[in-house]
Amino acid sequence: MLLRHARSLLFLPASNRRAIAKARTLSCDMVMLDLEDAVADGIKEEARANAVEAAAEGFGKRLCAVRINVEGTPWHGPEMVAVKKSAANYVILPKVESGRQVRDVFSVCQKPVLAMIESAAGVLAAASIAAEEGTAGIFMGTNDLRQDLGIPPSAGREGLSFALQSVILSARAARVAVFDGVFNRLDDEAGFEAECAAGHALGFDGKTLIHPSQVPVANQVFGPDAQAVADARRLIEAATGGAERFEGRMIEGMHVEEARALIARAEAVMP
Ligand SMILES: CC(C)(COP(=O)(O)OP(=O)(O)OC[C@H]1O[C@@H](n2cnc3c(N)ncnc32)[C@H](O)[C@@H]1OP(=O)(O)O)[C@@H](O)C(=O)NCCC(=O)NCCSC(=O)C[C@H](O)C(=O)O
Ligand SMILES: [Mg+2]
Repeated sequence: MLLRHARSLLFLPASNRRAIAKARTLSCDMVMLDLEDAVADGIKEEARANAVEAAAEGFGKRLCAVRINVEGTPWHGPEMVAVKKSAANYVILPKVESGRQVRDVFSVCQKPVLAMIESAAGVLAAASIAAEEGTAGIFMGTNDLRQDLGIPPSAGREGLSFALQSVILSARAARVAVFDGVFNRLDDEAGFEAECAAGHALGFDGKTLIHPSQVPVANQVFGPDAQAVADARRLIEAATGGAERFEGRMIEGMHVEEARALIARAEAVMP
């Protein structure tokens, strides 16, 4: 699967073997083995070994990524070496604030980097981070970003909207994939669905997740539904080139391109 087709990207602590086993039964598009904030300091080495073992065993057709700790921590160097040797498809670098950080990790890991933007400085540097040769995609780290911006935990996402849009703009200008942040309230299904829909409408390719129950909703919201695919097929069939009327609206060549991209996405995510 191409990265930009991924709808549901599930984080789990690499220290949690039950969650690793569970991920192999889920319809998520990417499994992300976390070595950073979800893993306590005392078990980082054990989690690293688990992540390497889990990546080697694989996750079927799901993509696999490992999130490492930031530079300046004792785990950063050994984790880069482990990820380089591992079967993971991507390395996730948290708290990125410069293109140089991506360059350093890419040169050691030799894996495409998914850069997390989690601070005001990261948002302001997003264009150069996204344009780095090693950057394959951008993730929003909305928990850390909210804290860095001084937005209270109880507030909605209004205060984040400029940052979200500006990071999407940076990612699109660099032609890399971009994914929305996690939703923490595990029992708020309606809130989660609304946040997925809002993220989709902003232009995110998919959503990062923290629990199995979030996977089907993300797949539904970010995956084209059967109606959209049928519309796209009819549009392609009807188009003859140039501006014309199609089912009461104007279409041109770009609408045909868009319809083809939607069908490609639908085919990529078909079970
Ligand atoms: C949030 C959790 C700690 C909740 O755990 P718990 O209440 O124990 O979950 P359940 O009992 O509901 O679990 C039911 C079964 O599902 C499995 N499970 C749970 N979570 C996952 C998962 N993420 N992936 C795969 N499987 C999962 C359990 O093992 C149970 O299975 P079984 O026993 O076989 O029935 C927990 O969900 C969790 O740890 N989530 C992930 C946390 C994480 O990875 N955090 C880091 C990423 S968040 C982030 O990046 C923030 C960002 O940096 C920012 O700044 O915004
Ligand atoms: Mg974070």
